[in-house]
Amino acid sequence: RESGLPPGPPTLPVLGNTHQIPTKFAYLRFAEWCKQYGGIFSLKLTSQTIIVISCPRLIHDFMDERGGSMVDRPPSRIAEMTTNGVHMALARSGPLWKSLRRTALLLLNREACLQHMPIQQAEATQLMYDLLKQPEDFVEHIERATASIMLSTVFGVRTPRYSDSFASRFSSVQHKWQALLEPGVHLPVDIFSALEYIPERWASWKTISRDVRQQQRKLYYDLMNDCERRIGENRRNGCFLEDVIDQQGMLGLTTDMVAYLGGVCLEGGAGTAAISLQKFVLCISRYPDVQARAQKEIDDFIGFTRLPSIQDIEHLPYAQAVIKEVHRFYPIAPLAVPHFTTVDESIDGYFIPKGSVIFMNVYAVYHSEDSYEQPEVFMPERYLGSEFGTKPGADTTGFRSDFHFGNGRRICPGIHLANNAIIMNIMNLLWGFNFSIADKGSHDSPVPIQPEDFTPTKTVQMQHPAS
Ligand code: HEM
Repeated sequence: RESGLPPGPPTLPVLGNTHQIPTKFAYLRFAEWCKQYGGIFSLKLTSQTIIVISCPRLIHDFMDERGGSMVDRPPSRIAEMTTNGVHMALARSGPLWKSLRRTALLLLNREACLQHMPIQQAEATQLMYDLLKQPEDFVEHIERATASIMLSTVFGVRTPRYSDSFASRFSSVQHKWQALLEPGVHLPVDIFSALEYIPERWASWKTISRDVRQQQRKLYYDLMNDCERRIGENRRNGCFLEDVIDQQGMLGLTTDMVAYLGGVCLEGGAGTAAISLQKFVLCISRYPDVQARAQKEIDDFIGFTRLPSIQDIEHLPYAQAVIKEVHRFYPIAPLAVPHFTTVDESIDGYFIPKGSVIFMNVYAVYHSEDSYEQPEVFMPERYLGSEFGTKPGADTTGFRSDFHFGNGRRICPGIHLANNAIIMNIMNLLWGFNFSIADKGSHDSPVPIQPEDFTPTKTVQMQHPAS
């Protein structure tokens, strides 16, 4: 490790810390190192410098305030080859990313997202119906609902059944795509560029990349062409891509960029919202007192004669606190998405060289004992007396309640759409169902929740109060 870098675990020659970084649940190891080395530490992956930050003050100073030098993504040869570099979430900074980002922000703002509420409401209602009919398949029902919300708001196509063509094609290619991007699974071509020249028979990532590329492009183009056809036939339904296509020339987007912008929104929104809802179910199944209190609040305010609507959430402080606590307890992207420095920087007396990969450890921020009372307990009440849920006297400099959406100029542009989907469905589920642990545990001795033990189909059952 070069002098001047933030501290970190001792390195080995050549390897650096490579051998110490687990390929699964790396955020847990990073959280341990954060306790040992502080809110900012460094790692070496051979010659690559990695900086991990889990102090909100430093996250704010470094990632939000110096947005320009922190806006890039690390180079990814695999992403480049698979998507032609037009995948907005993985794209390097530059004119192409700027055009995509401008478009996403323009068309996914708070007001624009409210226009999509009727479809969100319809999907949330179908989710309740599906759960009532087949509660044992709740994982799939939630995945269908969020995939359908994203497919209809982005491309204007509903998927009323899980096996529907677009939903199942998306699910199939998305699993392969995520596996392809998993760190440590394939040869580190971004660190040792010579590895790229290894013949395909010894480099399976090349075959998988070609396969994903072909399926992904076909899917996103089919969805875009479908939308264009509807526009041509005067059968608009107000989806996001119609607006993108209308403004394509003005926004300077190529056809590839339009198709992939839709696809990236689908990728960004479908899985993340589904996991949030599944984790909500897991949490309230294991904390029945929380469930009862949230249900009472909803019953008192909404009653039994109508369904919840998005506006109700303002009057439901405890439900709001439950949603914040689900994000805190189980952040979906515990290390967010890495950024990449474009110039030499310094912070808190440390030197951060140009070309460093920067991770924000959302998990460590949200589970810090310095900031939270009993961080390993699911306790929505913490948000009732404190904006960020932090304990009395905690230093809240730089704190936010939405670290799970990333930061700086790369912060998730789908925040409003995602929040609407999560709020709407959580209100409905609390209004309509009771959730409980199915196979083990009791109210007196709740099953301890580990971040890695999420096996919902086996542990949760649900029941409609009226049944
Ligand atoms: C609970 C739901 C969601 C979570 C937790 C989430 C989280 C994130 C995170 C952590 C990032 C990286 C931010 C950074 O680099 O600092 C991100 C980026 C992104 N998200 Fe989301 N997201 C969610 C839903 C959505 C939805 C609904 C959409 C689309 C409508 C979306 C579209 C995107 C896009 C396009 C990017 C790339 C932004 C860029 O690189 O400039 N996300 N999201």
